[in-house]
Amino acid sequence: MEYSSEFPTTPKDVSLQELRERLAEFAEVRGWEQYHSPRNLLLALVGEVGELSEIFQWKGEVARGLPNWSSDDKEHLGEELSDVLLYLVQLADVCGLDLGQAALAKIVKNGKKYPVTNQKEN
Ligand SMILES: Nc1ccn([C@H]2C[C@H](O)[C@@H](COP(=O)(O)OP(=O)(O)OP(=O)(O)O)O2)c(=O)n1
Repeated sequence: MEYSSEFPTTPKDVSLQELRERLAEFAEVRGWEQYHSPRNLLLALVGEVGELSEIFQWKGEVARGLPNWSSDDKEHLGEELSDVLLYLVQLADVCGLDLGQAALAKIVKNGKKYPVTNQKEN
């Protein structure tokens, strides 16, 4: 499948499948598959979670929607969140797991574990 390397000009839904395919192609054309073992991808993922945490470090509590953040700070946050997501998608892929199906199944399981009680205490 051919992909444009350009950022899409109009917002669109992005599927985990599309990310998985683009990442697999990205690694393949660079000969990086040999490095993308489950353990290496997990370590890369944890490293990116650390970089994501640094953005919030020492800021104190942050309001939802990040109303006081600059556009540069928000762009940086988007990049670090993306790094985490992209390594997570690759990790699931090399483990042979369908991450979307697993996540949906986990949401169903969570719903059974934490039934709605009409009390907003959780
Ligand atoms: N072997 C690799 C190396 C990188 N990437 C991709 C996944 C991440 O989205 C991004 C990570 O790139 P960097 O390691 O350069 O990390 P940063 O983008 O966070 O740069 P820096 O650490 O300089 O802030 O590139 C990848 O898929 N496989």
